[in-house]
Amino acid sequence: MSGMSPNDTSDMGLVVVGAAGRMGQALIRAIHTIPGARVAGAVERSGSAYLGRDAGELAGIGIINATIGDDPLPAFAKADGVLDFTTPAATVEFAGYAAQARIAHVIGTTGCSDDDNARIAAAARHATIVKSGNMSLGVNLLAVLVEQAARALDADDFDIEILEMHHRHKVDAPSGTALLLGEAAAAGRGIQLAGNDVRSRDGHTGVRKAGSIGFATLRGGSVVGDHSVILAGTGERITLAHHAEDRAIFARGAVKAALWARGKKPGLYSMRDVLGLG
Ligand SMILES: NC(=O)C1=CN([C@@H]2O[C@H](COP(=O)(O)OP(=O)(O)OC[C@H]3O[C@@H](n4cnc5c(N)ncnc54)[C@H](OP(=O)(O)O)[C@@H]3O)[C@@H](O)[C@H]2O)C=CC1
Ligand SMILES: O=C(O)C1=N[C@H](C(=O)O)C[C@H](O)C1
Repeated sequence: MSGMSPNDTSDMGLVVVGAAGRMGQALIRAIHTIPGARVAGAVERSGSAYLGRDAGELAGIGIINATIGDDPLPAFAKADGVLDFTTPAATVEFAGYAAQARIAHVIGTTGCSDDDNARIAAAARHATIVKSGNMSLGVNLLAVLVEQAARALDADDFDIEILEMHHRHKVDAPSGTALLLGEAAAAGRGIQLAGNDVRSRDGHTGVRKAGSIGFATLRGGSVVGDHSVILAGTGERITLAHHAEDRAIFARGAVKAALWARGKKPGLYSMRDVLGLG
């Protein structure tokens, strides 16, 4: 157990799971530069080619004496929180371990199924979990603006379409951010996203259903993350957009979320809670 308390003023010890990944390395760099946080462990999956490597050296900041291991349990037992940008299956497993260790769990992993999300919600009965499809300040502010715009513009007059582009390595679609923005648009319209979403179009689709929220996905190159929400009316179009240029924005947001979560009562929180965006 970490023995943390709301009054604990020592640096927060954070385990990075998936430490060799694109986000894992960005997280190691971010923790290194943010006061109040320290790397308490680095974990990769069994069989990873990175086991035994120093996580700081791999992330380009030199040796930090954090050897990448494949056993999360002893790492979690010595930590105050875990930063998790891995895969849905791994995240569900880590949620159980973090709940057992009673440490904060910051989840950036996208592509979780309804069943995965239910398991994560169950773990949040014992652990403080912050989960968001996008940890950046810019996207979470964009979500607030999208909700306002969707509320202000009538569904009979303005159609909402969400366009995203990511690098060629991304495995899930639509992106977690696109879905987060879709949820914001649906909230503004006073509807559920599920049942009103159109995830793809191909062939003879028929005319657009009024009030639906459409998604379009592009993949290619090294694009960190581009999202546009288009509100298309007759004779005019509003585009609200965010362009991520560096994964550091997500990593800084994740560390901020962990520091915020320290000492908070168990529950499932979002980045909007962390950022005070309502
Ligand atoms: N919410 C947000 O702000 C953001 C979310 N993301 C999301 O984060 C996730 C990761 O993205 P990215 O870093 O680009 O992906 P990567 O594939 O680069 O990194 C994921 C890492 O997790 C490792 N991993 C997989 N399974 C396990 C396991 N059981 N235990 C430990 N490590 C494991 C992978 O290892 P291996 O390759 O060997 O399988 C890999 O090193 C995605 O879901 C992405 O959408 C990304 C950016 C921002
Ligand atoms: O996989 C990525 O890279 C990203 N994933 C997140 C998403 O699915 O929205 C966040 C960001 O756009 C980068």
